[in-house]
Parts: sequence; C-alpha cells; structure tokens
Amino acid sequence: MKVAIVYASITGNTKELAEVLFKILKMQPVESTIYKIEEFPLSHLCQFDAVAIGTYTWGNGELPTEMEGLYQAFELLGREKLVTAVFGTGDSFYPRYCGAVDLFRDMLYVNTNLAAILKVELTPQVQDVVRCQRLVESMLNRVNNVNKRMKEGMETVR
Ligand SMILES: Cc1cc2nc3c(=O)[nH]c(=O)nc-3n(C[C@H](O)[C@H](O)[C@H](O)COP(=O)(O)O)c2cc1C
Repeated sequence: MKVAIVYASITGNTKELAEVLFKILKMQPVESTIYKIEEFPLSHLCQFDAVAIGTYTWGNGELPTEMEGLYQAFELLGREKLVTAVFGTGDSFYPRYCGAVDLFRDMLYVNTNLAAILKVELTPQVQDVVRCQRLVESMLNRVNNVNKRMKEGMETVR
C-alpha cells in the first residue's frame, strides 16, 4: 500500500501536523512519503492508494494559492476509489475556521473516497496525536475495505 502526505505550510503549524501524521504512518506496514506541495509532482497522484492533504487557510477562509493545482488535479483525476483525508491548521479567530479544509472536504467527498478530516487550532498539541492516530486508522481501514465495500461516510475526528 502506498500512501502520500502532501501539505502546504508557511509558518510551520501544518508542517508540524503533517510530520506527526507521517511518524504515525511510518509505524504501519505501508510505504509512506511526505511532500511539501511545491515538491509534489501532480502526475504522481495516480500512483497512490491513499493521499492525505494538509492545508493552512488564507484570506477569508480561502485555499492557499499553491494548493489550487492539487485541488484541480483531484477534480480531473476521475478516481472515485482513491482514499483521501484532509487535515489542516487554522485560527478560530477567523469566521471561516479552517475554511480551506472545508473546501477540500467538499471536493474530495464528491471526487474521491474521503475517509477523514482533521482540524487543529494553530500548533498541534499533545492531545492532537490521538486524533492523528484516528485519522491514519480511518484512512488505512478504508484502503483495506475499498474493494469490499462501496463508498462510505467520512469521519470528522474530534
Ligand atoms: C492573512 C491571514 C489570513 C488567515 N485566514 C484564516 C481563515 O480564514 N481561517 C482560519 O482558520 N485561519 C486563518 N488564518 C490562520 C492560519 O491558517 C493559521 O495561522 C495556520 O496555522 C497557518 O498555518 P502554517 O503555520 O502551516 O502556515 C489566517 C492567517 C493569516 C496570516
């Protein structure tokens, strides 16, 4: 099983969250790779069984510009069975808390097999590790079940 984490981060919060997830993934019997969005070749999307996307939120609940290409690539991919998850950090001071996670969530739910979403307030805390473990579990269980079951719901990790 091949799993990718692809993330965007300016001030390091989402990077930190992506690295927590990567550490957890590395304890699993899967081939996992972590990419900054700038280093991820969009043409490689089809090589993975599961992709977890990490994004901060910009403007008024907007996607970071550097994530727009990835967002469009999922829309064009046409792989409804591709297992995905989306996670991100944001600041609840803003009216659209983690709005970019919501934008990805809505698109991935339609175009892929979305397993889980996770929102973290600014810097990940110790209690977020358990939430990260649940996201990884949801994603890997979904890949294992993908051939057995049809599209399922998704989990909001609290
Ligand atoms: C100009 C600006 C706009 C932002 N807009 C939002 C927003 O609409 N919603 C939100 O949840 N966070 C917003 N944030 C907060 C960032 O998403 C948050 O600090 C995030 O953790 C940054 O991630 P990073 O450290 O990975 O770059 C904004 C931050 C800045 C500087």
